[in-house]
Amino acid sequence: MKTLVLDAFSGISGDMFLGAMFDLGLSQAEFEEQLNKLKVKGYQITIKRTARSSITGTDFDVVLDGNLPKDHGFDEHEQHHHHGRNFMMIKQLIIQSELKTAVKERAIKMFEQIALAEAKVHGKKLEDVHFHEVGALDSIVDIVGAAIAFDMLQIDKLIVNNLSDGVGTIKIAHGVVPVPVPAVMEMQLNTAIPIQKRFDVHTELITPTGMAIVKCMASEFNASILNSVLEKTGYGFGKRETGSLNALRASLYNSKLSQQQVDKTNDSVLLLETNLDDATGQQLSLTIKKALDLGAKDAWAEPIIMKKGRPAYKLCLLTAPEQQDFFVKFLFSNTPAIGLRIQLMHREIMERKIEQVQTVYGKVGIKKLSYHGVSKVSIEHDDIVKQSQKTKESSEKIRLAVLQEIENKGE
Ligand SMILES: O=C([S-])c1cc(C(=O)S)c[n+]([C@@H]2O[C@H](COP(=O)(O)O)[C@@H](O)[C@H]2O)c1
Ligand code: NI
Repeated sequence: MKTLVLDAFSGISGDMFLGAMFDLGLSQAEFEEQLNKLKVKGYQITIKRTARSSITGTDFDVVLDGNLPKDHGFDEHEQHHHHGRNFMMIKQLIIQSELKTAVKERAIKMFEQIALAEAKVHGKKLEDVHFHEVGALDSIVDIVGAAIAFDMLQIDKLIVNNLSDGVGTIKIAHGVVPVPVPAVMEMQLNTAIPIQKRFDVHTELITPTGMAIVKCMASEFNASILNSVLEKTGYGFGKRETGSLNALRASLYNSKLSQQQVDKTNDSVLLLETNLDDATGQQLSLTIKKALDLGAKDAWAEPIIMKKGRPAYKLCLLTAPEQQDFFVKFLFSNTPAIGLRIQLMHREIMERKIEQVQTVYGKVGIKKLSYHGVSKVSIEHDDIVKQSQKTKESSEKIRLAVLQEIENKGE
């Protein structure tokens, strides 16, 4: 399971988010290939690695053809802007594109949040909120781009820490508005999104686009992450002069990696169990696969006889203790369960080191296992199947070749 942690000590905007995603290693060519599926023209994106306060990070910008000004995202005076696109038009544009369904859904959700907030602030109906042609292009790239980046980096969960905004007022196209700007305040309403104030910063740090990214994608705030390996970290720079480092830090954690290399012989795990007499076999097998993909340490089903003599299944997940909230919600939303049991358990485990063995049939992964003087090797069966399909050799022949290689190395 991949978790993205945003340290928003200097707020968040669409540009900062995308800058941070490119700093994490997102490919510009693949990103543009996805973005082009929208079939929107009139802009170019610039991605520049640069340093601020001696920290290297990425500046992301949308440069509009003809260099038109783009300080204004939305326009409630649509009569002045005959090219303005309203929310429904942008939604249609996204729906008609060949983007992935998950990308479309996320992008539409973010646009909807901004449009709803703008409608409320300006006392308009949703369909009357027009995104100015110029600002709309910028917003489309930032918002659809954020959804594309989320998908390309295969992020399963977003945690936002230290979400901060400045204080005072700023001048925007409407005139002078207070910070947080009205659309951001509106999006915060009836949520538990914690925004802390930076009294040292007298300008806007959270833009409506930044807030929409947080509101639509984040599932936890001010949370620590354990039992995961920090794979990458990056910085996306903001445009405003704040008097201190104006950057969004993004850190990408992988919980699957932490399961591969194990350098301890015991740990604590949670056993989550629920008895199900109304789940189909298809539902159970999909839930087990999904749970494992999302980073559960193990997942299985046991046949049981429930009350009233009903044949049923006990669905069991083994997870890290800090994954409790995530997997409780996962079980409630993916099965008919209305209750479940949780036990904290002690576990004895073999230390494991992952290695690759080169055979004449290709590379095969092995796990070198040890536990207080006991040691053994386990061969990755999936790798054997892969090489067997590639080379058309029997899996047994490949397995023997791996064992031979291990013996030749004297391990
Ligand atoms: O143009 C409009 S209607 C507008 C409204 C608001 C409100 O909060 S209401 C704020 N802004 C400002 O525009 C820029 C661009 O924001 P993005 O989210 O598109 O990056 C930003 O300074 C907003 O505070 C515009
Ligand atoms: Ni507005």
